[in-house]
Amino acid sequence: LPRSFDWREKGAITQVKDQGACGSCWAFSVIGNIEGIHAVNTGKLEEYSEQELVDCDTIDNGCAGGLPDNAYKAIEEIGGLELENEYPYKAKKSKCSFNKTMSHVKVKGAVDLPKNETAMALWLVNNGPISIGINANAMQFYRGGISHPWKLLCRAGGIDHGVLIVGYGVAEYPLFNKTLPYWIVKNSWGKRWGEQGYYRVFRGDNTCGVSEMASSAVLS
Ligand SMILES: CCC[C@@H](/C=C/S(=O)(=O)c1ccccc1)NC(=O)[C@H](Cc1ccccc1)NC(=O)N1CCC(N2CCOCC2)CC1
Repeated sequence: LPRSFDWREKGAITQVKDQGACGSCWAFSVIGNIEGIHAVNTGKLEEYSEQELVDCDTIDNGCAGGLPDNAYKAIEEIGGLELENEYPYKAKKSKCSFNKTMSHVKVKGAVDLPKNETAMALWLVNNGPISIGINANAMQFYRGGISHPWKLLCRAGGIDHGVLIVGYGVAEYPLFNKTLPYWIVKNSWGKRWGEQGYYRVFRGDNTCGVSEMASSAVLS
C-alpha cells in the first residue's frame, strides 16, 4: 500500500463544485465517483450532470436528500449520464429532461466497500475515488488542517452528508515525533470552503463514520 496517494495528481478528479442551497450532496458524491472511475478506466476525464440525478432519480429526494446506493440504481434505470454542460446544475429540482442519445457513461451496478479503512485505501489505489457517507458535524466549522474530533462530537452513527474520498496521506510532525494519517475528501460546498474545497480527516479510527458507507459504481 503506497504511503500516500492522490487521484487529483492522476487527472481523475474534476473541479470542486458548489451544491448551493439544495441538499444534493449525495448526487455530487456519486457523480464524483463515476467521473473518477470512468477516467481511470478510459483515461478521459469528463464532468457529468448532478442536475440529471436531482431531476430524474425518482428513488431519491432531489434537494431533500438521497443515498448513493439508490443513485447508482437510478442511473442504471435512467440509462446513463449526460455531461455537466449538456444538463447544467440549477440547485433546485425541475422536470427531468434526460436525453438518452446524450448518455456518455453507463452504470451496470455498484459495490459497497468493507468497513475497514485499510481495505478502502487499497481499493482506492486499485480502482479510483470512493463515495462515502460522513457525519458532517466537524465540517461546519472546518478551516483547514487534519480534522480529528472526539467520537462523541462526531458519531459514526450520525451520517448526514455524502462526499468523495480522492486520496490519502500522512502528515509528519517530527518536532512532536508525531505522524497523522488522513483522508483527502472532496466536498461540494464550493472552492472557498476548507482547503480549496477539500477536507482532510484523520484516517484509522472511523472518524465521523468515514468507513460506514463507502461505495462505488461499476461502469459497463
Ligand atoms: C436534506 C438532505 C441533506 C443532504 C446533504 C446536505 S448538505 O448541505 O451537504 C449538509 C450536510 C450535513 C450538514 C449540513 C449540510 N443529505 C443527504 O442527502 C443525506 C446523505 C447521506 C446520508 C447518509 C448516508 C449517505 C449519504 N441523505 C439523506 O438526507 N437522506 C437519506 C435518504 C433518505 N431517503 C428517504 C426516502 O427514501 C429514500 C431515501 C432521505 C434522507
